[in-house]
Amino acid sequence: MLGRPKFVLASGSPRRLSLLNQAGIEPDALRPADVDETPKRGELPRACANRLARAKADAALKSVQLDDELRGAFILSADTVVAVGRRILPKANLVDEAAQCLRLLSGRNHRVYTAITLVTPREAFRQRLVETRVRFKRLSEDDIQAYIGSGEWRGKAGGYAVQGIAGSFVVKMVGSYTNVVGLPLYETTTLLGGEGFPIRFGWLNATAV
Ligand SMILES: Cc1cn([C@H]2C[C@H](O)[C@@H](COP(=O)(O)OP(=O)(O)OP(=O)(O)O)O2)c(=O)[nH]c1=O
Repeated sequence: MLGRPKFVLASGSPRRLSLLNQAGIEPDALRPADVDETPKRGELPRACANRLARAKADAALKSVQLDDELRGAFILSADTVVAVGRRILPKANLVDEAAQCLRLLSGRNHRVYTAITLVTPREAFRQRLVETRVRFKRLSEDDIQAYIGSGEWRGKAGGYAVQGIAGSFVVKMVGSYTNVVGLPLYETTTLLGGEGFPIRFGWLNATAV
């Protein structure tokens, strides 16, 4: 797109890319950051999400500064944390981790936090933290085992992906749905627009959705 500033998505998450595309933004480059995502001892969920989104943006900025084509780009990163009270659930990579998460989430309320960090062309850092409250139905051991078999939980914070089968576990959600999937679109487009990045939905060719 001629005339529009460059845009870098500091993420390797296909969900984040497709959410951005849904808002009419096509990144010029992807710069996934390899950061250690282990929470610090006693770290609270909001602080953890903020710290990790910032660390991903820092790493991406270093790589962009070395690239003549991308210098002065807007850079966006995000981190999603699922928590029950003060307890941060892991990003499930093992069956046991996912099963434990689901047992904990069964029949209860939890919170999903996504922190987004935007680096502007002048290298100012802007951060937003978005919270969504989610209540799951009670899950039987059979429900949990069937869900584990789907594999949809792999690599997802809290051991589930609301955009798939787990959508039917949700009794109630208060707040942004896209925040749970990994990128809150209202806050992201508002932040970008406020920093001068053109958000013009009219550019999109509407297709059946
Ligand atoms: C709760 C939930 C999380 N997720 C995903 C979003 C994120 O990809 C992932 C949380 O991990 P993150 O560490 O936030 O992101 P990531 O490592 O996948 O990608 P990157 O750091 O490169 O941006 O969980 C869903 O897709 N659906 C959900 O319902």
